[in-house]
Amino acid sequence: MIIIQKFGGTSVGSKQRIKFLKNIIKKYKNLKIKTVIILSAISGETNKIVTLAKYFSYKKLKELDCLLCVGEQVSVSLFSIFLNSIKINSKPLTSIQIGLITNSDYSNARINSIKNFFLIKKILLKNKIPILAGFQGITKSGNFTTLGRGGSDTTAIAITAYLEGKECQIYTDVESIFFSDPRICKNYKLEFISFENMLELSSLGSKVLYVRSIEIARKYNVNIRVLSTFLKNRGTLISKKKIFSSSMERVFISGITHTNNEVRITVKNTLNTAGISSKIIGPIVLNNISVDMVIQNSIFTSKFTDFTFLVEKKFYKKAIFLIKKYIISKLGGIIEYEKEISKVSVVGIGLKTHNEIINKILFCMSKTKVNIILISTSETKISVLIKDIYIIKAIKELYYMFNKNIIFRRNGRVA
Ligand SMILES: Nc1ncnc2c1ncn2[C@@H]1O[C@H](COP(=O)(O)OP(=O)(O)O)[C@@H](O)[C@H]1O
Ligand SMILES: N[C@@H](CC(=O)OP(=O)(O)O)C(=O)O
Repeated sequence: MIIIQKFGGTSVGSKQRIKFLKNIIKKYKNLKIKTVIILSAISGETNKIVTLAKYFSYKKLKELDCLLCVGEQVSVSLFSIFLNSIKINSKPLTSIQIGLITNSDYSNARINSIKNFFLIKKILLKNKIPILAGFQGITKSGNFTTLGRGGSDTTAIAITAYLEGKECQIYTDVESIFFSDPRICKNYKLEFISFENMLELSSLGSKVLYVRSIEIARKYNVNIRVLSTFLKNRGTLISKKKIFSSSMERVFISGITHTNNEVRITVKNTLNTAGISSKIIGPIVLNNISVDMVIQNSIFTSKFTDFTFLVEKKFYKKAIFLIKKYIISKLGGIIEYEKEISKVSVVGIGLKTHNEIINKILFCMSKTKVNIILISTSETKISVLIKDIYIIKAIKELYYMFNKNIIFRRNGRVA
């Protein structure tokens, strides 16, 4: 049996923390379970490197990736030196050695294959612990790439899929996945969450797991366990396991999450020609900018229309430039945008068919006198866009509302 263990930046954040990891390593060694370790860079290091590169005005993401890979190389080498010093045989490995081939979408590269994964098996056969650098890859032609911020989770899950590991353990600074961001309110630990609901939670803001890693886990059916490096507990299992409640058709709410890294853009009074939405959104997505909460609002007696959507803050200037170039200059209209916004989402199953959920969300917003800017609904999530300043109030109110109704008990078990 092989277990893959990923330690995030917070777990290797200091000399003391690195030393602390030996307890986990020894526990599995004593149980005669083979482990493969994936490490992130020491917390804060990747940010420091980015700041340095910005200082020297880097121009190409290719140059930046070559530099960013250093962070993980430091942590795997240091950790291996430490383990060897306490007589635990280990070997540090980079993406070049394991042949983790990606496409050449620098800074957000996608994994194509792990050509030399047999090397990891060979090291395991020699009773050594392979310690792999997360986050980094190489292109076919040998250039360094990175998998996007938080990408070590992706490395860990891809490696688990290749090695057919029993589970991928993601060690972090919280005990488990919580019903809502533990920094905002003290709340429930989840014992289990499905891939689908975890995907929604992560893509709607819960930083704890990187979205792309869950996509791979779902595709290759890799069980993930999120748990604390520093406390003994079972954490949260993320898998496709079915769970049953006492009432089979009862609505299932798995969490509340939020983001504040988006900008709302509205194109007002532009000519409502056939295919206007594709004309607005097309150039934006072709420039690799993702959009969310896309809403077109037209009055059928008018020849003009309003169009609203969200983009990530780092892309909003580019999006506005594209709209001016392709829409405003040709079809008229004006652009409005708003940066001080947050999106809060309730994630679960059956949210659209259980009308009471949207009603409760709207009630919470009106109770706290929070004005809603936009709402979007689906079977697995209901998101509301509100002003930044109301976010904590809104999350707390929603948490207290669903706290009474969710089907998790205090220990996280299904009622
Ligand atoms: N629903 C949630 N459950 C658990 N943690 C969450 C949740 N939402 C946000 N977080 C945050 O995610 C953080 C862990 O992710 P991250 O900082 O990427 O860890 P690491 O450095 O170990 O990779 C936690 O400290 C926690 O504050
Ligand atoms: N070091 C990278 C990759 C990573 O996954 O980090 P962490 O596991 O600390 O989120 C980053 O900071 O983005």
